Amino acid sequence: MKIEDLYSIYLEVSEICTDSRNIKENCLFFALKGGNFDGNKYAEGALEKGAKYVVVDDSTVVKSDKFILVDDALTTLQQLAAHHREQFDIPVIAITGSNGKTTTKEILVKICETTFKTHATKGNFNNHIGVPLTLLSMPLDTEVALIEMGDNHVGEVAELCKIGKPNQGFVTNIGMDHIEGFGSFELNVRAKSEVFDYLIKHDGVIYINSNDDILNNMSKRMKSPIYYGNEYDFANLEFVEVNPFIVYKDRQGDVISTNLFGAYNFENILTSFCVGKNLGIDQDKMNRAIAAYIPSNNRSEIFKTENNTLILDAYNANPSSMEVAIENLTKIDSSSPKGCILGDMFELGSISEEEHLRISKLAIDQNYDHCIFVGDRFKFFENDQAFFFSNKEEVIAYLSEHSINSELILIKGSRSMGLEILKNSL
Ligand SMILES: CC(=O)N[C@H]1[C@@H](OP(=O)(O)OP(=O)(O)OC[C@H]2O[C@@H](n3ccc(=O)[nH]c3=O)[C@H](O)[C@@H]2O)O[C@H](CO)[C@@H](O)[C@@H]1O[C@H](C)C(=O)N[C@@H](C)C(=O)N[C@H](CCC(=O)N[C@@H](CCC[C@@H](N)C(=O)O)C(=O)O)C(=O)O
Ligand SMILES: Nc1ncnc2c1ncn2[C@@H]1O[C@H](COP(=O)(O)OP(=O)(O)OP(=O)(O)O)[C@@H](O)[C@H]1O
Ligand SMILES: C[C@@H](N)C(=O)N[C@H](C)C(=O)O
Repeated sequence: MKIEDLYSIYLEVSEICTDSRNIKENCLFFALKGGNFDGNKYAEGALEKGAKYVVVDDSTVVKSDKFILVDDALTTLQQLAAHHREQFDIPVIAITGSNGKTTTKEILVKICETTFKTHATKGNFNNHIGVPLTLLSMPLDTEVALIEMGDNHVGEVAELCKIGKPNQGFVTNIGMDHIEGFGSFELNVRAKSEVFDYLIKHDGVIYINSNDDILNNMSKRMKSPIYYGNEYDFANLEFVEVNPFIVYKDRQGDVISTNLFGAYNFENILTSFCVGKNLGIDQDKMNRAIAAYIPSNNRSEIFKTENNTLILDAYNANPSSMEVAIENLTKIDSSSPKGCILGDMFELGSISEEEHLRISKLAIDQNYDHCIFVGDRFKFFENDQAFFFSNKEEVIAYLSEHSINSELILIKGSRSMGLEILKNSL
């Protein structure tokens, strides 16, 4: 079937579904293959549960004209998403980078919603499946689209750009994330620049954080990027303090207190403000939106328990985000003693050992009252200057016998470590 014909069907259905256990009446089901199951096996069940059509790539499951047989269901999902995207003549903003994509996107959603009908990536749906699903859930009356693009190997952002066809975009920063997949930091830099390659080729708008040397350097090959940060600051915001939440001042002299914890989040505010301003959004509306934004989902969250104040930053971790999180904890002017519980950082490949050693030394050097490491990667460098545990269960057992009280505690580790559970023991 031609994509144009499939698109006519798409316009008739309620939405796209990929899970037969969660079928919406009148939806279009795509049979995807995963690590455990082959979605083709569930296509018939999807129809029985109310799907209008099913897109499959296994001819043996086809039973009626409700089955649309294609060569590859995932590729078809991506092509359909690209076709839907082509129907819009609106700002479609690509958001990529090592750290802070989701946070910047969430702030930007709040800013854009003050003025435009805004559609954005839900949660972290930022990969070869998530980007198409994001696009295909974009209503036809959308005025601004914010599309998060994540990557862990070279070429991925280029592929996502082919699907999302952004006409604006930025890289939040480039750090030491996912080095296992990229191969090296330099290849991560190359991977992130793919969004710039796309935007340069298509005369798109590029936002550059001039505080970031790598991005600044990359911008030399761009015709007229919009700079923010130190130089030629289009955002024109002044950092006032972070204690523990960020306070900034705008060009009118208004001082804005936010709920954003961590100095690194000022970069995310700057980026969002710059984009919002270029979209023509009123400055006061942007300030109000930023002030009202409260981070959640284990990202820079402040969580008070009966006994302690937690900096719950347990969504993910890599050496770059660990470093700024530790730096931030140290800088906070707090009357309570401080502690940190740091979990293993995943997907670091050849730099894994040296970076776990470096981060462990960095944390120990801060002389916090408690320094606890979780996971075998950190435990490999065990010494008597801190506590080292193989897993979170061991930490929970330890905390049940040695309670920590009245401390300000940073909790951070990779997603698979699931360290947020420790909040129940603190
Ligand atoms: C294919 C799929 O949807 N997978 C989801 C599934 O995982 P699994 O591999 O186990 O699939 P299954 O084998 O279970 O099932 C295959 C399909 O069959 C369907 N099915 C199964 C049983 C049944 O009874 N009926 C059925 O219809 C089923 O629905 C499948 O369609 O389940 C997991 C748990 O819910 C999901 O996590 C998994 O989703 C995959 C991972 C996915 O890619 N989802 C996207 C929507 C997405 O964007 N997910 C993001 C994660 C993004 C991310 O990690 N980004 C990285 C950078 C990008 C790296 C990229 N190269 C990559 O590898 O992803 C980042 O650092 O930001 C999210 O969920 O947050
Ligand atoms: N500008 C930044 N610089 C460095 N680290 C940051 C920055 N912004 C956020 N972080 C760190 O990254 C963590 C994850 O934030 P966020 O989810 O916004 O990033 P992300 O790039 O979307 O990650 P993912 O793609 O894995 O979702 C935060 O909890 C914080 O520790
Ligand atoms: C969960 C995924 N988006 C991610 O950030 N992975 C890294 C490896 C992590 O969990 O730290």
